Amino acid sequence: MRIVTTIAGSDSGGGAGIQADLKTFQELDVFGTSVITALTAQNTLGVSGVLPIEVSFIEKQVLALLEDFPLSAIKTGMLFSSKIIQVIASQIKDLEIPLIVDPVMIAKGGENLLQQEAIEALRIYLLPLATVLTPNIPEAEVLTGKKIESIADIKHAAETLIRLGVQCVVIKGGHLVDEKYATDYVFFNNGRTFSMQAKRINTKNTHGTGCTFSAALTAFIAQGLPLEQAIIEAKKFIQMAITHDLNIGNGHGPTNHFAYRKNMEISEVTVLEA
Ligand SMILES: Nc1ncnc2c1ncn2[C@@H]1O[C@H](COP(=O)(O)OP(=O)(O)O)[C@@H](O)[C@H]1O
Ligand SMILES: Cc1ncc(COP(=O)(O)O)c(N)n1
Repeated sequence: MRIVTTIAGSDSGGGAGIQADLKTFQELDVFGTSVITALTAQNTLGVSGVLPIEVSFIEKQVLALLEDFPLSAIKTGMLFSSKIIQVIASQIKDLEIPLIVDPVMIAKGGENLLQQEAIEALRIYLLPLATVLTPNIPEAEVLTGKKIESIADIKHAAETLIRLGVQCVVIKGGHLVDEKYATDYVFFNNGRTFSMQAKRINTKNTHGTGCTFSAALTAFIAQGLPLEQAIIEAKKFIQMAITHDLNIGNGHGPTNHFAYRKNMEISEVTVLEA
């Protein structure tokens, strides 16, 4: 049994954060553990409160896991402050374990999940450790300080992020204006690049799509899939989870973490070579 961990924030509403990650790990047959960086009071309508955990206690959670478990992969989500980022980076920097960094910044409702002052810490301390970085378009813009309005801009952003030390970057296209497709762009530090295209689902239930995608990627990497295949399979997982949405709550509902395992209707993902 492969063991993985997620270092992220708790979403009381169960659709994103730690909860989405653990559900996804369970669905993909890896044993999920967690380090909670912050509590959020949250539902499908929004975030009504954030309570960061004391940094020394976050450190303690990481130590507890490292002391006892041979982790096959680590993912990070909501990290909230530069102090938290620095402590976690120093604890994991010498581990030779694949690291998937989802640079969570803002909830779908617009609430801040990462303090402004923490962006530089993310760039300096965490990005150089990342096996895969999975920003959405607004996150890629913040990390690079440049607006993204075209495919050429996406490529430039990826080059900048790779220069910061990331091995592979998946720039997710959920926020792009495209009525037909949700396309994600993948770039490796050896120059290899491709994109993944799936049918855009017309739904308001996209709470936790980013968390779920990066958790699935973490699980597939832990199971030993080659990186490229793990990324494509994670895209299939999230496409199925969005396609078979559950309609829970009154706002932006969660995705369906069960759909991939239940094989509800296999979603097509087309890989396009650059
Ligand atoms: N309406 C949609 N239909 C199909 N796929 C989507 C849709 N919205 C987002 N996705 C996909 O979900 C994943 C998460 O993307 P995105 O929503 O951009 O990230 P985040 O949740 O971090 O904002 C990506 O693979 C993206 O292409
Ligand atoms: C605790 C927590 N972490 C992350 C997200 C972002 O969710 P999304 O995947 O929709 O960007 C969230 N809303 N809450």
